[in-house]
Amino acid sequence: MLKQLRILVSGRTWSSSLRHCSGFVSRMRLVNQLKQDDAACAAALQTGSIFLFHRLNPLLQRIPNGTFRPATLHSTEVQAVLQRLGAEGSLLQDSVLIGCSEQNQAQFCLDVGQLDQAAVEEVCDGKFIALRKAFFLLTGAEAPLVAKAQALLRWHQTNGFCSATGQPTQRNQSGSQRVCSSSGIVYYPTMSPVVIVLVSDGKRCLLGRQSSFPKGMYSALAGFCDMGETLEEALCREVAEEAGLQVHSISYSGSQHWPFPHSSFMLGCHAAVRPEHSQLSVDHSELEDARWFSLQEVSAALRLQAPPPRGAPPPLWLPPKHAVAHRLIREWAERQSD
Ligand SMILES: NC(=O)C1=CN([C@@H]2O[C@H](COP(=O)(O)OP(=O)(O)OC[C@H]3O[C@@H](n4cnc5c(N)ncnc54)[C@H](O)[C@@H]3O)[C@@H](O)[C@H]2O)C=CC1
Repeated sequence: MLKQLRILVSGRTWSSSLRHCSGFVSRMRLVNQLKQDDAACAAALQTGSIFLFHRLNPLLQRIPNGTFRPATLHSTEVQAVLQRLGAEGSLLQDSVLIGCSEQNQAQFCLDVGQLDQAAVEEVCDGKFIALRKAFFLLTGAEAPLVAKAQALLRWHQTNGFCSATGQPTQRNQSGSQRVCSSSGIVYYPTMSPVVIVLVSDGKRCLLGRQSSFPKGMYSALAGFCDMGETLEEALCREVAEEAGLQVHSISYSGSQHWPFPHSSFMLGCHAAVRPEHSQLSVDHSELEDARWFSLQEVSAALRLQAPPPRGAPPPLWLPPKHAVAHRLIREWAERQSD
């Protein structure tokens, strides 16, 4: 049975236009409509749920089983918090639309950075935690949703002025765009495309590390796409630059929004080199090290559960499960074992 949406738009209910759609389709259409229709979005905010942030740090709550979840407040609860802490009720209007729950409830995020952090934490029974930590405390779909929310809030905080005229930009109600008040130029939130590739020579896979990585950690090779490049061109260039290899047989695996340090759009691929052309020539200005790893070494690293103790890193430590790099490495190991 389809859940019926009951937000009044232009004198008709959503339920009439979406009655024949699946739950997924109706959710996608609702979000798309809310991006375009300020009045509908303002109405949805009154009944929506809100993820709070403080200077871009999400508010998390510990739940009885010891895990964490993002604090999700109803907009009336947020109003009550604002009132109790002496903030303007109009602050709620700064909320940015991030999606729609499976119960067809619009989801928003709001940065309350101008309020006292400890006071909000106390009233909401939660803690604002830096995204670099919070992202890995969360599981399932919550981690990417919180990352998306932070990325949108950051984009609004840093795009208040038009880069052509220097004049202020105004956001629409959902926060899906900003418009220059003088020139009418429309700005949309952006992500930087990054190609990430797991290269194999048939028996081994190529992993590299930067000096900033934790000791023992190696990852798939990654790099930002240059303007005008295709995914394949960027991938071949990055592997040539960083490892001195020429790859072939590129296949796409999957993608991911990666919030660190800013919004990257990670495009994950596999690629191959011929065993006779697998001699590495590492560019040490880009990578501290890059090496070929055997299936045995990779499988042992995939079996490690907890982060390594400080001072005693294992021979190989892989990126966390949330990272597309982890997925590429696991896929490669599974294919080798087939
Ligand atoms: N989710 C995952 O599994 C992984 C994600 N990553 C991410 O991929 C991205 C790229 O990785 P690396 O190349 O190793 O990063 P990096 O941070 O070493 O960047 C390399 C260089 O690219 C340039 N750069 C920075 N931002 C740029 C932009 N927006 N457009 C074009 N060039 C830019 C700078 O000169 C920088 O020094 C990083 O954001 C990193 O966090 C990297 C590995 C795994």
